[in-house]
Amino acid sequence: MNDDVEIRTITDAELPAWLRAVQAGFLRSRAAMSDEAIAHARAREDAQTLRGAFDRGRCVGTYRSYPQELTAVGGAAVDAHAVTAVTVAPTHRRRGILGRMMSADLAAAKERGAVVATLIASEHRIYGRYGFGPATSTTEWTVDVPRAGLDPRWSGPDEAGARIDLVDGEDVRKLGPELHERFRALQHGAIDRDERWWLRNTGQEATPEFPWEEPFYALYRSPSGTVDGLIVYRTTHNRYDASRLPENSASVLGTTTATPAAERALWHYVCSIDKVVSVRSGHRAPDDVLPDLLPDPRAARVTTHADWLWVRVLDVVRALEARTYAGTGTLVLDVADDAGLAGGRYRLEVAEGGRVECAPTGDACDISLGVGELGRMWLGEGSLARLVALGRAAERRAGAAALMDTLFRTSRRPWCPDLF
Ligand SMILES: CC(=O)SCCNC(=O)CCNC(=O)[C@H](O)C(C)(C)COP(=O)(O)OP(=O)(O)OC[C@H]1O[C@@H](n2cnc3c(N)ncnc32)[C@H](O)[C@@H]1OP(=O)(O)O
Repeated sequence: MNDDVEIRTITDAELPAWLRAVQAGFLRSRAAMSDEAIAHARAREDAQTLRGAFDRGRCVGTYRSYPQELTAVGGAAVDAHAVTAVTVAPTHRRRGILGRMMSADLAAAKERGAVVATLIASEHRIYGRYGFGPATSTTEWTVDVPRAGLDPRWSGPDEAGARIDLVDGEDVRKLGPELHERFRALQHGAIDRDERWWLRNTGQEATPEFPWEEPFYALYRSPSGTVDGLIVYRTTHNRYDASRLPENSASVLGTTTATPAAERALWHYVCSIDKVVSVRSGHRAPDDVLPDLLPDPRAARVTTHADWLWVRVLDVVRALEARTYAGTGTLVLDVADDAGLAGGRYRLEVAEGGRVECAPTGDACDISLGVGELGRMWLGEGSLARLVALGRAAERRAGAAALMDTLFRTSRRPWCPDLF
């Protein structure tokens, strides 16, 4: 039955069926894709990046992948392969269609020279089998503003001469990209944003089915006038009722900052808007400074904590040489990869001055682990000691697990602010 299903790049004429299949896969009505929404999508999608599974001409599976830049520990931009829009029709599930789409695509990504593949998983149990490991986490807080204890007389940034201004979407399209470039060079786990990202996230691609409500954009400028931060948020506006306390809330859609002063000031700003009694932080790094900026950190309650970006190492040598390490030492890693894309034994040597060399080796192994566990470790999020305790990695030389943790861990946690 599975053999009847053909997997291939879609044609331009198949785009409407492909888009409707994505909608259905994510439990949204197929009717949500009107002709207007399809015309919009046609202008922005490149059918060449879209794969479909077809059963007698019917689109029963979707898969999109494209080149992406991912910041490694230390700031280098790594050639990544982003995977998204993965669906199989409920009528065709558990027959191996995703497995076929995934293995063909990962092999092609490896062939074109991608270092890692990335995705954000809708469910935890899907992607481990393909060698992906959860490599960053996300946390969302809800701040009870009155309890937070911030000084209500706060009137702006603590850097003398810095300022915060409300701007519009056009300013954001002009100034945002450069700010994001500075931010992502500082944040391992961050990814690039193309022009389309800025258009979509400032309401330029809205359709009647996917309407846009203009948010607030607050821009932070340093004393010298450099744009160092941006916070985007929406507020609720409840009808005025003098007999009740205000109940308005703010929901942060995104924050991009290139300096700690901008980060502090923008959080302080959004938690100090009169009448706003609760602030949802949006998806943040688990070690975001937000709670500890508040006089009472318990006013920030964790409302979401989950895995976020998953990484699948395709080229162990380039992945390990692309990042920096917190120390010096030599490790021989035995990497298991059922798909045969990245498995083998590798010697990683980190020398004084940060010189890193990685190469295949026949030396005795120090640590054995699966390629998914390597993905979990690569951005600094994982703990080898924990993986050993879980039975997901093994230490073959005493002290090797502690050395790997010392080398791989980072002082700030990895974070990817974007959903793709
Ligand atoms: C990056 C992204 O786009 S995330 C979005 C993922 N898509 C969705 O969540 C949409 C709804 N779900 C779906 O469309 C489908 O269930 C998919 C795409 C997740 C899986 O497609 P299928 O063709 O059914 O997967 P396939 O048959 O190749 O399964 C391969 C293996 O994964 C397992 N598997 C697949 N999906 C799941 C799941 N959701 N939970 C647990 N196991 C799963 C299968 O049981 C199978 O295991 P086996 O090899 O041991 O038998």
